[in-house]
Amino acid sequence: MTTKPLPMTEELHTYLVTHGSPPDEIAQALIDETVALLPANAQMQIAPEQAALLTFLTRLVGARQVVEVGTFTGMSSLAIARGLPAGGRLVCFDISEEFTSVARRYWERAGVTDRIELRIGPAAESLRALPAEPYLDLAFIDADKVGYPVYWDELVPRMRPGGLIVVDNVLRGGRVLAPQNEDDRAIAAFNDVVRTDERVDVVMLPVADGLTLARRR
Ligand SMILES: C[S@@+](CC[C@H](N)C(=O)[O-])C[C@H]1O[C@@H](n2cnc3c(N)ncnc32)[C@H](O)[C@@H]1O
Repeated sequence: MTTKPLPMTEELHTYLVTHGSPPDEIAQALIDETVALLPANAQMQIAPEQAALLTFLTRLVGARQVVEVGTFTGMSSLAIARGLPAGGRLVCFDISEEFTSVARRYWERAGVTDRIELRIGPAAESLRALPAEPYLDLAFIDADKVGYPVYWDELVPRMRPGGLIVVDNVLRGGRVLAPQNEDDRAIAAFNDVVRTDERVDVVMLPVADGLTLARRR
């Protein structure tokens, strides 16, 4: 039995991306433009295999109502929107007009603008303004790390039974074992809370910087 994930070399990463669903021309242009325009922040963008997984999960759960917390230049929202059926709706939350102006251009280019609504402002307030009933099929959390517990508390009651919350950066480059800063400590504490939350079934995957999948019971 293999008990450990393989060490991820650059070559093996390229292999797994190209043998999954690699970025198409539009997603690759978004990756390239993000690096060129925002070199200091480009590492915030989700990895290509995470984008493929988000499209896959969106289709798998038959998602029609989705929320994203943390949009940046639009890689994850593009992936989710592409998995939505006609009439599906993705509401995105971010605080940055600058970052999300890039996202808007790529949504337009991919023909998914009509499925997406972007709300600019602190996500905690925006989430509180959502309908209180359990109507969400999918949620993706990928914003400021200290905010994760609040986003979790606002989202879990709004997920329909069988709905899925996907959370990024839950391994913090391995530093959850020995937190070195406020964000590491926030995620380590958040992971402990999620693990004991009886409202969800949880699996943590070593994809990119770590992804938690939580299914509402
Ligand atoms: C890791 S990036 C998101 C990456 C994005 N999911 C992607 O695929 O490219 C985090 C984003 O969260 C946003 N953010 C930070 N604090 C926030 C807050 N309090 N409310 C909403 N968004 C916030 C940042 O502006 C940034 O765009």
